[in-house]
Amino acid sequence: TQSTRPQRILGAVQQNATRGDPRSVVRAIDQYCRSQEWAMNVGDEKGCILDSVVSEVNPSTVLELGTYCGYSTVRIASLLPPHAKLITLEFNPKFAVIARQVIAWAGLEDKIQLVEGSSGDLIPKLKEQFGVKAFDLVFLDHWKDRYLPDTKLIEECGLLRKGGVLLADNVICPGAPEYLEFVRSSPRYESQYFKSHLEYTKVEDGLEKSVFLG
Ligand SMILES: O=C(CSCCNC(=O)c1cc(-c2ccc(F)cc2)cc(O)c1O)c1ccc(O)c(O)c1
Ligand SMILES: [Mg+2]
Repeated sequence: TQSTRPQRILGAVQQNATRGDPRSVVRAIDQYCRSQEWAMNVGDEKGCILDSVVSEVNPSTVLELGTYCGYSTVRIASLLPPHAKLITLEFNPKFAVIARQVIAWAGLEDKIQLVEGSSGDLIPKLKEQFGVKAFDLVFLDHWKDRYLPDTKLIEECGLLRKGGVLLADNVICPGAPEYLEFVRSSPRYESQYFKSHLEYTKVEDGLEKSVFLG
């Protein structure tokens, strides 16, 4: 029977990456998606910007919205200090089953908790269910029209610490105009745009980094 794109991405990881070596997992996915078929990973170009923000924040707790195949999940977790944790929320069970195997191949199961469900339902439960106090970094990479409502929800639930950072993918393509307008005009955020390109293409895209001022 016909395989799916996430299954083919997992195959590329299992064939080309070394078990327990997260960077080789990232490299294997990028090589596959650049040469065989495009997929909606943050990719290598925006991935370098992501790496620099993660390294600068040096977070103890990270929330990722939108796991897909786990590319950015693995990329972020590979840079975290020893006891740091990453919680990633994925709506689509078919993506989740692949991402769990990519995360396992990278050997990062201890750092990463993948939770299946919609971000709107799960965010209000993160404190009580997962003992989260507040996040140092939130990576937004799920439905683009959920960026703003979920940011407001994260604020309402007191899940973002003062000085915490929101990093949003795809603010140009596919775009998140209401979110951009909000974080750029709100006095409670200090925002900065990192111009880049849509993964594996020459189309403009970028990441928006917004520091929560409390
Ligand atoms: O993860 C999901 C499923 S939606 C995937 C989001 N990502 C995209 O749509 C996405 C799309 C494109 C892209 C596609 C076609 C183009 F022509 C150009 C660009 C690029 C990206 O980098 C992306 O991230 C989720 C949903 C609800 C939840 O509540 C939750 O927690 C998670
Ligand atoms: Mg994206």
